[in-house]
Amino acid sequence: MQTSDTLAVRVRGLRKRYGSARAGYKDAVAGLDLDVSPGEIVAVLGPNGAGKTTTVEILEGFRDRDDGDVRVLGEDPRQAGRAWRARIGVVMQDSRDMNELTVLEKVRSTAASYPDPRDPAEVIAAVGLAEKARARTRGLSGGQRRRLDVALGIVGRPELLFLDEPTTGFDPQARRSFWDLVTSLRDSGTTILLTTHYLDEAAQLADRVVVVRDGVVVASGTPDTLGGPEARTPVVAWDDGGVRRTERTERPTDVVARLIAAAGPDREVPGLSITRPTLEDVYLSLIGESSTTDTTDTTDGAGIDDSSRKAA
Ligand SMILES: Nc1ncnc2c1ncn2[C@@H]1O[C@H](COP(=O)(O)OP(=O)(O)OP(=O)(O)O)[C@@H](O)[C@H]1O
Repeated sequence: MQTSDTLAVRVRGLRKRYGSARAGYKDAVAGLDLDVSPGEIVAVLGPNGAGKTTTVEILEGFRDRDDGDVRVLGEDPRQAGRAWRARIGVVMQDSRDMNELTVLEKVRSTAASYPDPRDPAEVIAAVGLAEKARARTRGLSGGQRRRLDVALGIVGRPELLFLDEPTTGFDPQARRSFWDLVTSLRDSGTTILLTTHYLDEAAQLADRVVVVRDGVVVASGTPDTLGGPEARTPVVAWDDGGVRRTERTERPTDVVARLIAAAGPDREVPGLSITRPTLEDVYLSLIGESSTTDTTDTTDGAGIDDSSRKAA
């Protein structure tokens, strides 16, 4: 078993409440547990207001907590000093101040505050900003600012990198090259904790996905297994005299054979489809939203096992 000394992040019973007696209180984080192993990429998913950013900011040492035990690289962020901060990299949701400095100047000046920084020009190239190296930061587009944020987050050669919705505003090509960058950081040993609203990003990058809802973790697993096997059971759907029928089954071929046998002389089953729930389907069911394959049992007996929707 990994302990707080060997885990990159270990969180137990984290709580954070906002508000006042007058305005009322809001439990943004309500007893959250989280482990991140060294070298792992963990993606934290959850709807708006689930408590992701609050949690990440507490781990980064930028926000105080009300309760719970937090260890990041073996230290409590509340008390950790400069040496600890040099070991972590942070890409926050909001871009840092952009001004008269050029991209290269900004990355260089940030690099100068770390003991063993990466080469600023290489980092700028890695985030796809080489052509903008001599441009003033205030003139960058939204997506370019985000890339600069990432450059500033990794130039210190962090052991642990926090990425809070890093690709918001990226075009599809920039997102793909960012994924390559994150993968290469992981390959060089960097541990990464990422929040994202993009399910494809989580599926592409994460070794493990953690779903947060109402300030607690409701599910955790690899992108392929999140929600448990039942949540991934294929769904056969067809039209039956104007009614949409569905059946969740590990043997979709058998169901289709039965439907064909029962079909009329032309052996055609109207509207037949077989789908295996995706990460997005499972995620939506975990947070209480419906999706196209999150179907209700409309058959008479064979029945969909609905327990997967309560897999949290
Ligand atoms: N500084 C603050 N003061 C008061 N309430 C806050 C503050 N920051 C966050 N909250 C509230 O705490 C809850 C959790 O917010 P948080 O930003 O952590 O969620 P999130 O999961 O990161 O959401 P998003 O996906 O929208 O970024 C929300 O209800 C939010 O309104």
